[in-house]
Amino acid sequence: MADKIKDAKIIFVVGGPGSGKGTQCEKIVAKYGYTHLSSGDLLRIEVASGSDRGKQLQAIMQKGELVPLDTVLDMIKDAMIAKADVSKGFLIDGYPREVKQGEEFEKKIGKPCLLLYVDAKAETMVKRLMKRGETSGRSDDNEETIKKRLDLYYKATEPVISFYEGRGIVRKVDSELPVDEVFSQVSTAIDALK
Ligand SMILES: Nc1ncnc2c1ncn2[C@@H]1O[C@H](COP(=O)(O)OP(=O)(O)O)[C@@H](O)[C@H]1O
Ligand SMILES: Nc1ncnc2c1ncn2[C@H]1C[C@H](O)[C@@H](COP(=O)(O)OP(=O)(O)O)O1
Ligand SMILES: [Mg+2]
Repeated sequence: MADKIKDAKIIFVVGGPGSGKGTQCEKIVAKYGYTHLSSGDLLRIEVASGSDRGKQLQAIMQKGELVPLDTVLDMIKDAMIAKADVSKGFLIDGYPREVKQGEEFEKKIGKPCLLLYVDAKAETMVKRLMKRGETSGRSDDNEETIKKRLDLYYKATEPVISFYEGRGIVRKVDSELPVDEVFSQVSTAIDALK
């Protein structure tokens, strides 16, 4: 089963909370037809199911912490397998959030050909998340949790970017710009893939 996805095009989409990962992924789906898998969305589906596991996940996410690696990796892998026959490529949004997650992904699934680094200032991310929180219904879009998510991003996730820079696959886009201008930078990075 996993064989089928080994040769698939895999793009990691990494950036701070509220940087605009989901926004850009939607546009990539529309233009390139890739399959968008957001680890956060997969987790929120489990939470919404009301299962015991969902309740445990909800408690972790509400605190702005990372859920256990195996849980999120299994969810992504299952979702990839389900789409393996029809997918032109996978956008893995919100994963890896720490270097270990990247290493485990490569062991169990495959190697990314590109890491899209969606970059915005902390101040911008906070402002966007507070605004998103007015309508998102997300229990982690509040001031206290946002601060924890940002701290964790700088501590655990930024090292992921340096790790893949060493491999030469990081393309940074300036997400301070308007959505369409960010997307034009995103398109340049994707068009450069073979
Ligand atoms: N380039 C941008 N300029 C202005 N607002 C943006 C931009 N990108 C995203 N946003 C807004 O910021 C918020 C967070 O974006 P989202 O894509 O959900 O980020 P993430 O998935 O990285 O948390 C959303 O409300 C979105 O509409
Ligand atoms: N790869 C991952 N590993 C561990 N926890 C994760 C995870 N992806 C998401 N989560 C959990 C912790 C995050 O604070 C929460 C929301 O994630 P998200 O939807 O990707 O947020 P955002 O798009 O605002 O950056 O879900
Ligand atoms: Mg998102």
